[in-house]
Amino acid sequence: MSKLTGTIIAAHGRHYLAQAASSKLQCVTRGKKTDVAVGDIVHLAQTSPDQAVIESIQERKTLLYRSDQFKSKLLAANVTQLFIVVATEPGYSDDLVSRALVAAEATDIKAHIILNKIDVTEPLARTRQRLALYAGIGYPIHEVSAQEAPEAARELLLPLLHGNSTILIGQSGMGKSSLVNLLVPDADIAVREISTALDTGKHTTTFTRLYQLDADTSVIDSPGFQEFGLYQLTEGMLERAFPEFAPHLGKCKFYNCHHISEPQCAVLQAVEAGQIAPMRHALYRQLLHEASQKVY
Ligand SMILES: Nc1nc2c(ncn2[C@@H]2O[C@H](COP(=O)(O)OP(=O)(O)OP(=O)(O)O)[C@@H](O)[C@H]2O)c(=O)[nH]1
Ligand SMILES: [Zn+2]
Repeated sequence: MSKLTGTIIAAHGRHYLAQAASSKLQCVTRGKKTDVAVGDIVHLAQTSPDQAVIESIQERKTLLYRSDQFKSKLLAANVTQLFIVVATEPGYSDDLVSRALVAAEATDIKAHIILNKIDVTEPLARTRQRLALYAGIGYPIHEVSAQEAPEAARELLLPLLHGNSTILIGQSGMGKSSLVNLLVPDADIAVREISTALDTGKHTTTFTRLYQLDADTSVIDSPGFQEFGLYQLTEGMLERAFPEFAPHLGKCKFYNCHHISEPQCAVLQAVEAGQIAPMRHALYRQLLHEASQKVY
């Protein structure tokens, strides 16, 4: 049995696909372990020309995950930045965008918002206005039209990808697949290869996959998400995951203030004064509630 090092490029249930040098290997874990994520660097024992067993996972630089009350789900390992794809239409959910931003902050990775479909002009002004909230907090917003101006989109986004491992997330219909196809040469061929190897049939968009663009650049496409639980975050992580809270932290009357209903809370005062968006504070409150519901 030969030993190899590879990168997990797709995960489907307990089946994984690793890229090791130029070959793609179907992998399983030992026992019932399921803690492998796309983006993991793994040490493999090859058992046949196209199969291997995952022996160990190399220490991760980052691990992005979401969770509900009962369990957590690994999204991707070793990512350095998150692209959140939104569009002029259909409308996007601020709740999901903010949850993704919170996850990025908690993982200590950069987050960018990509506004796609700017060719749809009717809702454009309104969408920009909604996104101004995030620009105000400091998140970069990049405007593209994957369909009408693909070259411009590539010119804008490719330099941002360079040297990073970027995960793209977005609700269904935002144009994430269109963007991946622009940014990743032969993405569709890669997806077909991966789904054949993993035997996922037609469910090509139900699993997360990684495309290696060059030695130090990769793009991870994750299926459209409708929920983004963050039950795993602790109170301390949560208050720091809202960058706009930062100037106010440590200024509350009570040093252990939860910023929920305490008197002379600097965060609540900032909400009152219009310095923190009520929607963001409401999400903070909701996430704090979720954190307290965790049962694992
Ligand atoms: N007008 C316009 N339409 C676009 C643009 N980009 C994508 N679309 C359209 O938006 C729809 C959704 O695009 P996809 O790329 O499939 O979106 P997705 O976010 O991957 O959606 P799922 O596959 O459902 O996860 C398609 O009908 C695309 O043709 C754009 O820049 N402008
Ligand atoms: Zn407070």
